[in-house]
Amino acid sequence: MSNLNAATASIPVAQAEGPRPLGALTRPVDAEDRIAAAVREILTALGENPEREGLRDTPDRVARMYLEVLGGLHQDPRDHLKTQFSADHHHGAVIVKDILFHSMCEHHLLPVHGRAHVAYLPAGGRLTGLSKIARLVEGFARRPQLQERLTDQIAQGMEDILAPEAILVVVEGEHMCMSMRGVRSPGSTTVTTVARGIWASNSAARMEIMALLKG
Ligand SMILES: Nc1nc2c(ncn2[C@@H]2O[C@H](COP(=O)(O)OP(=O)(O)OP(=O)(O)O)[C@@H](O)[C@H]2O)c(=O)[nH]1
Ligand SMILES: [Zn+2]
Repeated sequence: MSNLNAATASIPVAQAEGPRPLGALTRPVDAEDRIAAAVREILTALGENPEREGLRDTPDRVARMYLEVLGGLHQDPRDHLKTQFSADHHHGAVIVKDILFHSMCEHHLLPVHGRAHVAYLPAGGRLTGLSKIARLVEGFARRPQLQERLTDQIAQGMEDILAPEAILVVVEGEHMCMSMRGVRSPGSTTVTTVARGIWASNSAARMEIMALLKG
């Protein structure tokens, strides 16, 4: 992953278009069977024989794989932030850096992987568990995603449940749809940022937090 030098140029990020559900979708009871049937059809359309030994279990395996890597669809990741503590003595920022994530590009259903960095300024000493922020990132990543929407949903989730005074989210992602197909540009990294609260309006304060993220 590259450093964050590109991040400061893109604040604030444009809102991604389209519906942006934050909560859980209902998973159909026959989801696994339906995905497996669709995978069998893809193999057949490619001219493969889905009954040959090496492919016989592939549709079921792929179905389980999709339900795992897209499992964030069926949870509300904000629930993790409901584990809260108060710390009246802490008036500074909390920064969780280098949260590794795996996501799926919604245009090609190919992996996106990278790191998220989340900073917030607690309001009234209201904190959440550090691991809960990583779980929030994971829950929103494991969906068919746009990187811009992922960045925005992480910030919105923090705002909805913790209502901090400020939030800064930086996401660095490498998109397999740019590496292994299409433009074939391996190693390029996309950086997206969202700033909320006083870190959106006060650029000096934002730069201070951004410097800590880079450090
Ligand atoms: N903004 C944004 N674009 C993305 C993301 N993931 C994939 N894309 C882009 O979505 C675009 C889809 O473009 P299309 O022209 O519809 O699809 P395509 O013919 O497969 O495009 P190429 O990738 O250029 O071959 C591509 O430019 C992708 O790089 C993302 O998270 N955010
Ligand atoms: Zn893609």
